[in-house]
Amino acid sequence: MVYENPDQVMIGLEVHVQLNKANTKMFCGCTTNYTDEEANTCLCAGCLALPGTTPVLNEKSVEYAIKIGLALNAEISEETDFYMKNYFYPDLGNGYQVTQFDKPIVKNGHVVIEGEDGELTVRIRRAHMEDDPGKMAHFGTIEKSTGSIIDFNRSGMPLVEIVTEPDMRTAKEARRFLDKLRSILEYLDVFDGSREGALKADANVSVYHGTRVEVKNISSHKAVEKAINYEIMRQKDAVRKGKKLVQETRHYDEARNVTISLRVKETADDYRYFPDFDLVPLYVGDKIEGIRAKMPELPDAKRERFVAQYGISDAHAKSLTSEKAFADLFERVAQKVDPKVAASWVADIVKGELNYRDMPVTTCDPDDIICVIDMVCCKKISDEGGVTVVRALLDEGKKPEQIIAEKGLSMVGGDFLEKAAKEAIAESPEAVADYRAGTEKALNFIVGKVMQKAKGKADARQAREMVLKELGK
Ligand SMILES: Nc1ncnc2c1ncn2[C@@H]1O[C@H](COP(=O)(O)OP(=O)(O)OP(=O)(O)O)[C@@H](O)[C@H]1O
Ligand SMILES: [Mg+2]
Ligand SMILES: [Mg+2]
Repeated sequence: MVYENPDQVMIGLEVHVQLNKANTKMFCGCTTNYTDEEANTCLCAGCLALPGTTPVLNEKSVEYAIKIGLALNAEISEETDFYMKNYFYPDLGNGYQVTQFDKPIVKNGHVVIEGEDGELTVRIRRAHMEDDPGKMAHFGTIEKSTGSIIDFNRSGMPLVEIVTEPDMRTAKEARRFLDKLRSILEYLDVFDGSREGALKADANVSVYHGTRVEVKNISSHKAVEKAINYEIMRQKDAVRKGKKLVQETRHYDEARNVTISLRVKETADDYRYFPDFDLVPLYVGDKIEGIRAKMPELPDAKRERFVAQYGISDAHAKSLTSEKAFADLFERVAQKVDPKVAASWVADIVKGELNYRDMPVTTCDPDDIICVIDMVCCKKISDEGGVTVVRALLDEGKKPEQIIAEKGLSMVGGDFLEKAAKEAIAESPEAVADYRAGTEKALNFIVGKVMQKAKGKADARQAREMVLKELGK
């Protein structure tokens, strides 16, 4: 099946990633862990761009940018430099953002995602380093606000902006790209995606090879998908009505699920880019190979290894490697129990139950999961009982043995089965006669009766064997 792209939709993303694991900000020693701190407490004269302050580049942020570039299968520029991007906005202390211009640290990469019609290669145009401005909050909605307040804790956070080519054709593909990118970044350990504002995307959308419109600063992957779908619909509608689309920047209002025009798009000239005279050109040629040698295993490679090493299905391997913590949990469990069984419990049950509760995988103790699987395998509890235990592990935080005792999940033993089989046979003379006359199906009726007596706490195969034995077969 080939995806035809009837409306010639093109989507390109600009993704801003906060390197919040770099510990300190991009040009000073202030902390990057400001999330739980009071507004305007994690800052220095440099974050406020007070006169006389000079930037000192954080080496770690450069290392992280290179790591990201290598993970995106990109070229790393041996020599790179910084530019001032000038614009006026109250959250920008010095009136310019430090960024990169024609020599970004990363260029020409690609990421493979699952597209509408099979694998889709999304080209990465570039990725560059820049610093984050402060954070503004508006009273009321952004276009009708009566006032705004600013928190400069975020000012100076090291960012990497990753810019794709417009290779995605549907909102779903854009979302999958973001999911994949987030997963790669988490594997790289350069950012903590759970923090607010850690990853923000601007979506550029055009239809019928018309003008691109940029929707800014969308915070969640789900919102990106919705904003793009809205924008495609709005543009198609405009074209159908003969309206002219202009190149502009729009804002996505999640509550109303609409995009609204913010400003007509500024061009590069408007920003008056010029070299940052406080920062010398940066040579990183001597760092690249060292960083390459220490690159961690990334999601695609891990997925392939899981299939080869553990003999699990590709679907399970994909699900398990989408988040590094899940992959780690699976590998811990697979050391102790049959890996195929481990894959199905961790990917199908544990992951589902965690997602349902919106709980992080770190809530799970691998030893508890091993214990549940062991007990299911040796028929101490049923499959269903196992699921009940997993749920209670998450909801009640107790140990498996305690849960099994409290909820009475232990499977019934041989004595009980023997008694139940005898009773079931005595209560079902017709079924017994039918069975003896050669109607195989009649046996199911008798086994069903045994299962009823055991209230679901018997193994169906054992129950069947017991009935056969009692019938003298
Ligand atoms: N015809 C198009 N339709 C959709 N997206 C497009 C089209 N042409 C370019 N794009 C996308 O627009 C984005 C351009 O981003 P880039 O950062 O290079 O420039 P910018 O948006 O002008 O600058 P800024 O960083 O100031 O927003 C890329 O993601 C690119 O894929
Ligand atoms: Mg950009
Ligand atoms: Mg842009």
